[in-house]
Amino acid sequence: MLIEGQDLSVSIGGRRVLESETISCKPGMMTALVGPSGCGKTTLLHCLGLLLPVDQGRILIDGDDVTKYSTVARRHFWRDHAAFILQDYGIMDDESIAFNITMGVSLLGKRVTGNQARLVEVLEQTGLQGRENELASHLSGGEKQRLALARAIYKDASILFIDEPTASLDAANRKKVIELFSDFAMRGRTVIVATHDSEMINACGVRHEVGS
Ligand SMILES: Nc1ncnc2c1ncn2[C@@H]1O[C@H](COP(=O)(O)OP(=O)(O)OP(=O)(O)O)[C@@H](O)[C@H]1O
Repeated sequence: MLIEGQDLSVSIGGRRVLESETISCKPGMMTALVGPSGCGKTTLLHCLGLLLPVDQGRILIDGDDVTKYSTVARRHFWRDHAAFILQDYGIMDDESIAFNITMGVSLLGKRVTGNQARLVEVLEQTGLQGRENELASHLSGGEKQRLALARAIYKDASILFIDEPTASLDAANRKKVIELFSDFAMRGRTVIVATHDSEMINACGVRHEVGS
């Protein structure tokens, strides 16, 4: 899916935190949102993911204006098309790895065919095979990152929104998650990633300076 932001402005608590931001994120590509701390990367990511309303400007998905989507329409977008890997990964520590991978789909009511076979495939892709019955609290930071990606792949999301995916990962895990995101994009998905990490930025086809 092509996702575009045109002249987006956002104020929080009476302060302008995003000003006339225009961006185009194409399917099959990873787009990096870059810039100094506080420039508005997370804010822009949240606006494009319809998590945060904009004060001015338009958001288009495949050419359709979704800026004024109703709550129901936004929920359908999240359920059917989007996956989010935000800073806390949204993982339920007291549940199993398998539950964490499949829960978004179950809770949001999206049907996925061949569930068990699909789960096995996703576990293998993300290096979590054989661990599906372990509690998520047993996982390291890098493994949780892969678990969050496993959930997005399992869901078969068209657009992946990612915030600071490689912060606090060691070199090996960083390389692994960057490969997984690249692979996800190469299968025609739209990947948008807010990041400071130069390795992550280099792996992205498009680099968008926020606030410049
Ligand atoms: N809920 C909020 N309440 C008040 N100010 C906020 C809120 N969310 C964001 N801001 C402000 O908006 C500005 C942009 O924040 P944002 O998190 O988008 O920046 P960022 O570029 O992602 O930063 P970093 O690289 O440090 O994560 C910052 O000045 C921040 O303080």
